[in-house]
Amino acid sequence: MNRQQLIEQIKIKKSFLSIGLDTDIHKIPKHLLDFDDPVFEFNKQIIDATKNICVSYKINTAFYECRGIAGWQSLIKTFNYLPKDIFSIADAKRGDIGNTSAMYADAFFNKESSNLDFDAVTVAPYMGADSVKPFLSYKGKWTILLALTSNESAQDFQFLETAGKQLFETVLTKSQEWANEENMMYVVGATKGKAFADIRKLAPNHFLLVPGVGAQGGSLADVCKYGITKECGLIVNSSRAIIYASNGYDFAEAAKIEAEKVQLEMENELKIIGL
Ligand SMILES: O=c1ccn([C@@H]2O[C@H](COP(=O)(O)O)[C@@H](O)[C@H]2O)c(=O)[nH]1
Repeated sequence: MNRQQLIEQIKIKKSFLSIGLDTDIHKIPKHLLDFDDPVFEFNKQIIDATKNICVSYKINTAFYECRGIAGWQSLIKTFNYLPKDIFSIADAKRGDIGNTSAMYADAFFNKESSNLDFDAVTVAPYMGADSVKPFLSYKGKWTILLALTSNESAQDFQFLETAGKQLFETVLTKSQEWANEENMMYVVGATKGKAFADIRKLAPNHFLLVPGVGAQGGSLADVCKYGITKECGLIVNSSRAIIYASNGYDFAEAAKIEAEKVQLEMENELKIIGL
């Protein structure tokens, strides 16, 4: 999905919500354990209930990789079940020396070799240009670079200054030598509030993938106040607060209700910018 198509989806659905399929087999409703693939069944019902309210699903690969072959099969089935007009994100946080990154890029972007063809993959910038460029070599795909993460320990490295710039600022400026608004987004945590204003000085038009509302307590209002652009420029993710809204038979309906609350807030924010 390209930038214009993503903006169209945001307008049509009046939403810039991404739902995180962080599906932990130990947290899903017990009745699903009778299915052949309980994790896929959970995801399928969540997707059926919420696909008209969100523009993206973010699959955090850790929740699948930890279950070995069975987990990877659930991931592939879930990926294949995603509606075609949904922006699909593999939240894998990859990045390594160039030839290894090329293998990671194949794993998420090259359907012929891996059965997966995500729109976007998250990448850690620490190893620099040659670790990121293999992802960018896929036309029509997105690299989502970690810039300022939502966790408390983001301060350990990301705010450190070198040559008068904080590390996350260097990530934002340097990476724009390799990519542009059509193939690069940045992860910025919703918990970082006012930092969005600084980020917008350096990346005024890029889409930002924003985790941290819901379970981590980030404020959607603040994210929009400091981070929204005239084309929206935001994909805001919530995982646990939506998918684990109930662990009974009504789990998918409960997820829909939670997602609708966030979507309504987003609809109001989009009205303010005239989208
Ligand atoms: O800075 C970051 C980068 C990634 N994440 C991921 O987003 C979701 C958040 O889940 P919640 O349940 O809504 O807290 C999860 O997959 C994280 O690994 C992040 O939180 N912060």
